[in-house]
This record gives sequence, structure tokens and C-alpha cells, in this order.
Amino acid sequence: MLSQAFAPLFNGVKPMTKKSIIPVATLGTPRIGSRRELKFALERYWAGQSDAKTLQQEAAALRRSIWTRQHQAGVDIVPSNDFSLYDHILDTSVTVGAVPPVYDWKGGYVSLPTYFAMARGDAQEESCCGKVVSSGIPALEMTKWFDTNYHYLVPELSAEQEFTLTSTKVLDEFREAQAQGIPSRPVLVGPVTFLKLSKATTTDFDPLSLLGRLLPVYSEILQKLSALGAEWVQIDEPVLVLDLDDKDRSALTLAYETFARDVPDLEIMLATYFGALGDNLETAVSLPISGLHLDLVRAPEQLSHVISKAREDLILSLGVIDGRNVWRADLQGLYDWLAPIVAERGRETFQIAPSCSLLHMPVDIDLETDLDPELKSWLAFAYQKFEELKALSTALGEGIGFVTEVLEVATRAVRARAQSGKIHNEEVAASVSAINARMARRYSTFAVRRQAQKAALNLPAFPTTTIGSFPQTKDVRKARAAYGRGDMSRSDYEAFLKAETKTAIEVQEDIGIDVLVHGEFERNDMVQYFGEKMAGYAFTKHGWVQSYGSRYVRPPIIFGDVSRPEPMTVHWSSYAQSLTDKPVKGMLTGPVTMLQWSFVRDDIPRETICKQIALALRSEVTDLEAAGIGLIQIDEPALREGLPLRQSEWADYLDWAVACFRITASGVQDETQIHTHMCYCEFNDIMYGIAALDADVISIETSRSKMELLDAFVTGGYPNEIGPGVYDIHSPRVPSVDEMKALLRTASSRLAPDQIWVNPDCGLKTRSWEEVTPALRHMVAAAKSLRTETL
Ligand SMILES: CN1c2c(nc(N)[nH]c2=O)NC[C@@H]1CNc1ccc(C(=O)N[C@@H](CCC(=O)N[C@@H](CCC(=O)N[C@@H](CCC(=O)O)C(=O)O)C(=O)O)C(=O)O)cc1
Ligand SMILES: N[C@@H](CCS)C(=O)O
Ligand SMILES: [Zn+2]
Repeated sequence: MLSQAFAPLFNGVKPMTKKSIIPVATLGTPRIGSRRELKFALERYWAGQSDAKTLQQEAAALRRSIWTRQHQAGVDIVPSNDFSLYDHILDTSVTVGAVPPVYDWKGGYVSLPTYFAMARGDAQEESCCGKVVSSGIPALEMTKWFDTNYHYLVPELSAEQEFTLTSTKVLDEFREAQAQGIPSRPVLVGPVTFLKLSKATTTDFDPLSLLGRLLPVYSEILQKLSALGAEWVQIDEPVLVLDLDDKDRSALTLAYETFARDVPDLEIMLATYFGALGDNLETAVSLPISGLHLDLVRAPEQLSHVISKAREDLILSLGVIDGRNVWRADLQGLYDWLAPIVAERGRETFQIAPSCSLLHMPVDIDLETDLDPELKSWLAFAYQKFEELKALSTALGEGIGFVTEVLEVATRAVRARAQSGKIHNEEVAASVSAINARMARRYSTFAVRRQAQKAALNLPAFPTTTIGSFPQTKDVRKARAAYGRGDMSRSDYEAFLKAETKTAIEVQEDIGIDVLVHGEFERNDMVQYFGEKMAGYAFTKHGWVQSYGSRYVRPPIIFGDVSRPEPMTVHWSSYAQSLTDKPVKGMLTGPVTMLQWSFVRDDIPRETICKQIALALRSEVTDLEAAGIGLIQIDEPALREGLPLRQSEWADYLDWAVACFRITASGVQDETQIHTHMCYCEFNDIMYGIAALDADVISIETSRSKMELLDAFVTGGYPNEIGPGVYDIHSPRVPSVDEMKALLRTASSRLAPDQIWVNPDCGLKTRSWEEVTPALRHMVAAAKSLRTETL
């Protein structure tokens, strides 16, 4: 089956579905289904509307369809075990028996309820009586997968951890593909990556020290796969692109020497991705493996280095089709680059692959029937990338004559994009060139601004606020969907959103919050909403990508110079402010997060694109101020995620990222208070960058770590005001007043009390009103109590 978008490319040329001379591999595929089938199957199961058997059948159907799709596109090496019901790192934890005691697992194979308790926490008591009563069992911590917007569940290991084989998933899925006539290449998260991403339950040991105990389980899995008929296995060790020390490198050597000894007949393709091997190259090429996958999109220069160092028979998997971006590949350019290399080293020593698993790609461009046809012709989603891989392999293996037309059409698309009048805007280019140092500086220092803001805002000590979003209930999503389909008029939709906003303001007033928010009901997503309002951005209807579990995002696509045709949020902030005498905080997504959570054009530097967004947002900030909004929050939860994986590149990134935030924020008067917000990241790494933002107030997620994350701010002597989150918004449980008071007391012992704001960890969009209202009441009570206690 050929993608419609690509079908014309193959006019007159029969697609090659026979075995390629240079095998095509995909490394991993989106698991959510082209119509989000997995999300809906999971939600039905969690809601008690289906049972485990049905869920597993629906999951199997999804796996079958993605294997078939690859097979039909001529993919030679089809992965198995790349599917996950929730997260592949969690799958690894439950495969090796890494189940923390809190989940009360009694040994044996890990059950589905235990798996989901680890993923989402167990709040059963909450739903059994219709109100929130239980503290339940917390979920594992969640954090970002390298520099992506995908979140994995952090394995939690104790020094006493023993490992055993506790799931047959990898074996079952191999057999499942086999039964479909597909001899797959199973994918495993490598043991060193698994341990390096794990969290120790106590500070006195390094999870990597558990490698010796973990390896026998991996060997057992590999032996079992080999016995089932697997010839190759793909083991992912993306840690190889990070800064490693000798201990880490020795761990890699130990692991792969063990596998070579224990399972000599199984060929290992070791997959590295998201960057260059750099100083780990010698280690990687010296491992006793049969193949090495390289990310040649992020680090094309490493190919010649690897070839010069690697054994002649080491199969190199060339990751040349971008697994992190949606642009159609320049197949002719890739052919011109690779053909002489392939000829010299020998066709039998290569495979063709995407740069990394296609997990981070939307599924199918053909579903985008409303997209501008010109833009659509520039794009390739996962399904289309299968075909690009096949075409490139055919050109390099069988001969370019088999796919001349395919390459020509790809070249035309790439040229059309480069020359399109849609991507350049001279006014935007001129504004970026005109940026000067003055634009990235507030008028006065923080100390002076603080006095002006105190006088203007007249807030109590320990002022209370929230992070922006209020519950995105089914009704809100339904109304937006109806409006999108044309089943609800614009005026009815507007009236609906106004009513939601009014309710949110009334609830906040009733609870006694000091600084209110409008609730973000008009937003489908904090990035997509702005993408839809800015020029230079396109958005999709079905371009979903998994963010975590059953939560997906549709990253907008930056295809051209970015500008703001008209105000984007002023209407909603002004409306909310008109309903109350309390101050309403304006709410924007910052330039770095807008960049990081979008698919970004690759023809100009990221820094330039970020500056364009910063200028657009700067106008929004000054318009909000002109409309009487006295506090403006510029969210930057992705500032840390954008940090390069290698420390040597941090300073350069932080320079421009911080400058972009400051350009956005600095057009306002001293009296206007600029807030920022960050969550779920390792603040220590970027503390100097955070301080350099010079936001008047930063709200951060700290409750899960019981304020430990504040240490970075304390040690760094952070001078401005801080709102350390006092409750975890990922959990349905309502924390008590005393709990929040205890957290605030901890914060007060580390920071100056007049530095402290009181707020939740993050936005409340995923919660229900039944959870949010009592939790916020407790939060306000805690703040009031601290006021009398501390001052
Ligand atoms: C803060 N986070 C975010 C990240 N990245 C973003 N781009 N945005 C973020 O907010 N990264 C880090 C974290 C990740 N956290 C989350 C949290 C929650 C979600 C989430 O809830 N995703 C939703 C989809 C949100 C959305 O776009 N909604 C749209 C479409 C809703 C929809 O599916 N509509 C249905 C019809 C509905 C009906 O009739 O009832 C349809 O179209 O078929 C909207 O609200 O309009 C999710 O469902 O997964 C993501 C990341
Ligand atoms: N203002 C956003 C920030 C999320 S990180 C929200 O409240 O959802
Ligand atoms: Zn947040």
C-alpha cells in the first residue's frame, strides 16, 4: 500500500517490495495508531468500559496493522517490541522485575493493574465513593526522554534490587509478528541506558553498580529470542551520545562482551541516536556487536570517522531520514553523498534507517486533507518515511535507475520549499536584524522593579496564584470539536468560552486566590493554540505524537518566517479582567517552548526562528500591558529540554534561549510584573540560565521532590521571587492544608519569606473541578496560615 502523498512519485515505477540489497530498517514506529486507537482503547479500559482481554486484542490489532504497513512499503527489517501500552522504559522495568515495593508486587509476571499503577498511580479509592478521599499509590516519576517532548517513567532501583525475567512481552510480540509471516528484529532498551536513566532510592549508590545483576536477565531474554528464531536484535543505547565517563564506557564493554559470550549466535544492532558518538566513538566501535546504528541527521560528519575506525565487517545502519522532523528528505542529495561511500565499503555492510525510532513522528500525512497542498507536498510523516527509506535503499543498492522518478519528485519538492514565496517575509527578517541589546533588558533592575510592582499590585505576603489552565473538561473539548466541525457557530463557541472563563473567575474569587488567571479554556494546547494564530506556522488535524501514556500533542509546523498578524490572547485576558477587581495574570507560551514543541524548519538556524517568535510574543506582551494586564506569565517549561545533550554546547544554547525570553519580556514598564513557569525538569543544570531570564517571579514544580528542587535556587542565591509548587497536579488526590503548610515552611526556611509565592506545580488542565476546587481551598488556607505564622 502506497501513501497517497507519495503514490504519484512511483508513477510508472513499481514500488520495490522484494528484499532490498541494502536492507531497510525503521528502528521503531508510532504506536498510537493513525486515528489514536491506542488512546481510546486505554481510556475505555481505565473507565471500566472494556476488559484487559479487549485492550490486548485492540493493541494486537494495532501492532498487526503497523507491521503490515511496513511490510507493504518494502521495509526489510521490521521492529517488534517497539509497541508499548504506555511507555517502553516502563516495559523494561516490568520485564526485569524492577517493581518498587510500594506496588505490592508479589513476584511472578507483572500484571496489567500493577503495570498501570506504576504508570498512573493507583487512586482506586477515589472513584469508589465518588469523591477524592485516598492518598493512593503514587505513579513512578516521569521525565523527558533525552531532548524530546516524550516522557518516560523513571525506573526506581534500590541498592538491594534483584532482577528476574518478569514479562514475556518481547517474546510474545516476536512470536506475534512471526505468526503474521514477519521475521522481526526485536527492540530492547539497552541495559546501560536503562540503568543510567534510573533513579536510586537512596543517595549512597549508583544504579549502574547493579549492571552485574541485570545482565543475566538480558542474556536470558536474548537466548529465548534466539531460540524462537530471532537472528538479529536491536539494542538501543542512546546514552552513547551523552557525556560519559570511563565507568560508563566500561559498563558498555562489560554488557556487550557478556552478550557476545552468552548468545554468540544472535547478531546485535546497537542503536545510538539523537547526536554524535563523539568521544564515545572508540568504545562503540570496539564493542563485540554485528551492527551499529548512527544518527546521521544530527551528526552527518561522524560517518567518515566511524568508517575509518570500525571493523570492515561491522554493519553500519545509516540513520539518514530524519526521525525528529517532518520534512521530506532530499533523496538525491542523500544518494549523491552516500553512493560513493557505499561503493567503496561494500553494499553488504550497510542498512538504511531513520535517524532514530519514528515514535516521535505523526503517523500519516495522507490524513491531512485540509492542509495547504503546497505545504503538504513538502512533508513526510512516519508512513511516508517508510517509502523514503525504501527509495533510498533501492537507489543505493539496486541502482538509481529504478527510482529516478521518485528522486526527481523529491528533488522538486525540496526545491519548491526552498524557493517558495511562503517561507520568507522581509519585514520579519528586518525586525530580527534590528534586534539590539536594549530590547533584551528591562528598564530597571529587579530591586527597583520590585518596589514599583509592590506599589502597583498591593499583594499580601505569600501571594496565591495558579499556573494558568483550569480543567479542560469533556464539555470544553466537545464544544471546541463541535466548533471545529462547523456544528457550533462562532458566537455560540465564544459565548461558551466566556461562560467557562466567568465560572473560573468566580471560583477563584470565592476561594480567595490573590492573582487570578482566565483559565485557558480557549486553548487546545499551550503551543498549538499560538501556532494556529501566528503566520509561518501550520497545524495538522491528525498529526498526533505521544507525549506520555495516553496524552498526545499535535506539534505545529514552522514552515516560514514567524509573525503575529493580530493579538492572540488580549481578548481573553481583558475579558477575564473585566469580571473582577483582583489582578488577572496574562498567559503566554514562551519563545523557546514554542520552538521546542513544534516541528521546526531546517533551512535557517533555530536561534533565528526563536528570535522571530520572541518578537511576535513581545508585541503580545506589550499589548497585554496596554490593555491593563499588570502581570504577564511567559511559560518556558521546555527551556531545559532544549539544552543540548553535550555540555560543551550548553553555553551557546543558553545564550540565545535566554536572550529570546528577555526580548519577549522586556518591552514593559517596571510596574508590570513578568512571571515565568517551568516544570518537570532538572533545574540544577540550567540555574545560571534561569537566573539570567530576570523574570520577576518564577513558579516551579517542586512538591514531588518535597522542595528538594529548591536547593538549586537556594545554592545559586536566586534573587527574584519564587513560587515553589505545593501540590502535584498529576495526582487526583487533594493534599491537606497541613501538608502544604509543611512544604511552605520548608520553603520559608530556605528562602526569604517575602520571596515566596504559593501555587500548584503546574497547570490544572488534566484535573477535574472536583479535585481542583478543594485543593485550591487548602492551598489558600495554607498561605493564610503562613502569613500569620511567619510575619
Ligand atoms: C505541559 N505539557 C505539554 C507538552 N507539550 C505540549 N505541546 N503541550 C503541553 O501542554 N509537553 C509537556 C507536558 C505534557 N503534558 C501534556 C498534558 C496533557 C496533554 C493532553 O491533554 N493532550 C490531549 C490533547 C490536547 C488537545 O490538543 N486537545 C484538542 C483536541 C481534543 C480532542 O481530542 N478532541 C476530540 C473530540 C473531543 C470530544 O468530542 O469530546 C477529537 O478531535 O476527536 C482540544 O482540546 O481541542 C489528549 O487528549 O491527549 C498533553 C500533554
Ligand atoms: N500555563 C500552562 C503551563 C503548563 S506547563 C498551564 O497552566 O497549563
Ligand atoms: Zn507546567
